[in-house]
Amino acid sequence: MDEQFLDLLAQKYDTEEKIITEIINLEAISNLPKGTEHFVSDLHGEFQAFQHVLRNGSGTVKEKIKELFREVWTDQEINDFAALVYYPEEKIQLVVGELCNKQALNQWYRQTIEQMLKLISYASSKYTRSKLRKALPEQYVYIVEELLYKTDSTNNKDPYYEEIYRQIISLGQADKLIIGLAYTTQRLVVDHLHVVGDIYDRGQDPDKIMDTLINYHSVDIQWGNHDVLWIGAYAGSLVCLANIIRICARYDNLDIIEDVYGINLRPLLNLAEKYYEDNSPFRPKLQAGHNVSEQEILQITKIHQAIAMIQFKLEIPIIKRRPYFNMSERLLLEQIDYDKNEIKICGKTYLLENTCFATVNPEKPEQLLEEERQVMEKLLFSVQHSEKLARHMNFLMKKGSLYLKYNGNLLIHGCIPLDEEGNMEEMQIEDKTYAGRQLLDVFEEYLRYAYAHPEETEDLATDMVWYIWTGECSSLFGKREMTTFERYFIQDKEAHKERKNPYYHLRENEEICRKILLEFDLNPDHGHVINGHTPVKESRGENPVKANGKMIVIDGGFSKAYQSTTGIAGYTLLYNSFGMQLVAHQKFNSKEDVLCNGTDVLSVKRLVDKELARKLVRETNVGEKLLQKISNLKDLLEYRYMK
Ligand SMILES: O=P(O)(O)OC[C@H]1O[C@](O)(COP(=O)(O)O)[C@@H](O)[C@@H]1O
Ligand SMILES: [Mn+2]
Repeated sequence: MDEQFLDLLAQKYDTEEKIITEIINLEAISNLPKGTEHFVSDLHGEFQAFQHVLRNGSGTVKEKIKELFREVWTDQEINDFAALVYYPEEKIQLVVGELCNKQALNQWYRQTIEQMLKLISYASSKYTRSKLRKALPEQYVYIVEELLYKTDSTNNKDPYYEEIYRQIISLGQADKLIIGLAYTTQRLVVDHLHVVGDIYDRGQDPDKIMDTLINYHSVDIQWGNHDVLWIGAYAGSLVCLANIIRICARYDNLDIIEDVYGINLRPLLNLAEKYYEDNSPFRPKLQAGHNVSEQEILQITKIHQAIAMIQFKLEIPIIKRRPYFNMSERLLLEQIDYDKNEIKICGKTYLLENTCFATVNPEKPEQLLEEERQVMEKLLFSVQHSEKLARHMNFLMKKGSLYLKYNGNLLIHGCIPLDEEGNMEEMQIEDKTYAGRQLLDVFEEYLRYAYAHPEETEDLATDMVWYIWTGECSSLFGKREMTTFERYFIQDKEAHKERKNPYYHLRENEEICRKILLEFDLNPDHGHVINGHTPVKESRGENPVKANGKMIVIDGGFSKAYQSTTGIAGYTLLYNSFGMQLVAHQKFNSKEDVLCNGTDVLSVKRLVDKELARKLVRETNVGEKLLQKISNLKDLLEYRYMK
């Protein structure tokens, strides 16, 4: 072992006792049961539903309450207590409103604090005291620990404990303490959260999801194609930028751009007013309960067309300067017969309807009008100077990656591109060919480069971010083409089809999944591929667990727009020391419903994989690091004290 390294280590562990204490501590921790991992995906801006799943730990909170109080509580009492743990501020308000006298309220405080402590003690039984301490409400650590660890069998200290309770209540601290303890419980039931992609687009509040994740105790993100689109916009890709605005317009979410991220849409609106009229395929999909005036709808419809046309123009030069993107079939504006209003795609001619080509020069369809160019320039400037967007994108970069190997599993939003034979699909980039893991690593390198160089807007790295959104070999898109243009302008549904990568039928096959795990140096006997991206159509009999349990698809189905296809509100996954459980969620109505009616429809759990022996920390990624640290400390001990 490097002596310099050991000398550095010795600065922190400067006595024999300190080294030995730490070794004992780490050895003990690594023999505890592994913490619970929670997997969610495809949140698509649905903050309310996401936060519910997060706060109830995909049903874990209620499960613990039941295990503890089932014998003594009614279902109603269990539901009420669960609601208090999920939404403590609001639930306390309701209780205070209901209990009309002070004595009854104080009694409720007294018993609730005690019950919360019982729950915390139970939920933290597999953690060290130090870990629990870190999860406790900071200002109350001392008194909470006193109450948690009372070991006085002689009852000598009963009056002392009673006094603590009395003081908390009489000093007006009960609300704050209960709220803090509720959050402690939420935190204890899930040790680590994985977000398997697609935080952004379609729903109204991706920013609130980002803020929640930023404040979450332990999280990683596998980027989804929609997240990459936002990263691309911030990194200087004009075509990604046009896309995010187009999608926001389509889903009546321009507030996110304007109000949340502070990006001025005025120049775009002026352009839109000048060149566009009402046009049915561009009317926004209205969010339930969102009141929008006819005039606003018209404005959005115009903006939607303006930005869609800019997007189609911007795609052309990229496709031309990157022949290996293999997208020449997507030079759509060049394939239009502007006199006949027809387009030829893959040899087939289609009639175009609802066209809005006022800004297109048929001779040079890629050419932006000067006004369009200026609008995009201004938009990019605002995007790159939005402080809030910078904070959110930085977090996505810091915690995110294209794929993740974690505790033996492979987490990936979209797919591993395959050919029909099940080989890793090859892609040529400049003069090199890549496939499988190498291809994904190269994609990520380009993406990180583009992010680090926001001033470069037409280099390969920036173009590559757009490719990851929509290219045929992208591991996040997983389809041959994105038929956005066709869905706006062609009636024939045949033209709307997006052919999926063979991965999506081959992933039913166990051998293929084993091969993928091997490609990533994972043990195929123990590992799983954990996938998001494609809604599982349970109502049509599709099973989210595939390939003899090697493949688990957990598209969260949070996106309201897609719930009619899936039949349920999607899946999440839990992986604790006993094994993996898939949780199927019922549609989430509202927080108010949970609070007032206790309608927290119990999620149905399905065992995916059962550990033969309870899995310990030492067998996890975190454990690996602990064992390494133990080994370093043992070296230090020998070097300093046993020579
Ligand atoms: O339903 P919308 O908003 O038109 O979006 C459809 C587009 O979204 C995609 O499905 C990609 O989004 P997802 O990652 O959520 O599937 C494209 O394949 C498709 O063209
Ligand atoms: Mn996706």
